Amino acid sequence: MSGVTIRNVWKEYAGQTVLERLNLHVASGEFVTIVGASGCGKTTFLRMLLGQESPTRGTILLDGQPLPAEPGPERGIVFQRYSVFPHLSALDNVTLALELPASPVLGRLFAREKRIARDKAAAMLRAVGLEHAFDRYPSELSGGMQQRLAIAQSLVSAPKVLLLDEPFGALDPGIRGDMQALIRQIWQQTGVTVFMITHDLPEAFALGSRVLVFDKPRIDPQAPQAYGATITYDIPLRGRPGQVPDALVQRLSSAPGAPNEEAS
Ligand SMILES: Nc1ncnc2c1ncn2[C@@H]1O[C@H](COP(=O)(O)OP(=O)(O)OP(=O)(O)O)[C@@H](O)[C@H]1O
Repeated sequence: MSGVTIRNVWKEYAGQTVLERLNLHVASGEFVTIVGASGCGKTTFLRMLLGQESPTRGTILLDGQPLPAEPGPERGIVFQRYSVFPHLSALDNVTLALELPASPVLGRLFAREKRIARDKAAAMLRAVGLEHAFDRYPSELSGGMQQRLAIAQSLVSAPKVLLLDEPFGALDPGIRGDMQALIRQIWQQTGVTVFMITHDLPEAFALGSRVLVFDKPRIDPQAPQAYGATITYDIPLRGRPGQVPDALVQRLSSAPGAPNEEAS
């Protein structure tokens, strides 16, 4: 079955259940946004999809096959900050994303392959609007440009799955709007399956084709670490930007570390 399948996945760290009983199928090409209170395990979920963490129990399948245990070119990730290498130019950052999987030991390719990789990287930088910044270092780029670079780096290997951990959380509202438009355009053009964490509920409902809410259905005040979060709402939006349900705003704003309910 094409897409990502999650079967009875649990994640525990030394005495703490972070996630429990996750069951989900995400078809190839969906845009899943993920919201939930701070600390409820959203990043842990993404790290399991990336292969940086493995489930304590349960199975994750990609296109019907067990997910490779290590991160690989079929999955790209963008974090809120610091996804790119500060000592490399924009072009070298994106080229390296092609070189590493192709030559994991040397981390570099020989002349012809290198030229092809640089051409691909340049095309990717143009696609994200960084055609004038090939030779600039990340410290010479604005926050929005750095995130464009991180997106180019994560997409250049044409991943099946793009994982976004609050990629626009540190950006000003105007820039954030531009980046939302960019990611939507990339999703529509490439058909990549997207999982995106956001603390901004309107952003989740504007961008997602499906919104997942992570929450703890069980809480034991005597043993707060005993139970984990799970998917408590799974809301399909069928391509139409959705209104944020009032009940969801109320539920999440009463949880500690509640996501932002203001429009961005
Ligand atoms: N490597 C780890 N070892 C032990 N505990 C961890 C580890 N990684 C995460 N945790 C714990 O798992 C819980 C969930 O963390 P996670 O970062 O996934 O939450 P989150 O929902 O992404 O939070 P936020 O919205 O604030 O980014 C936290 O209590 C955290 O301390």
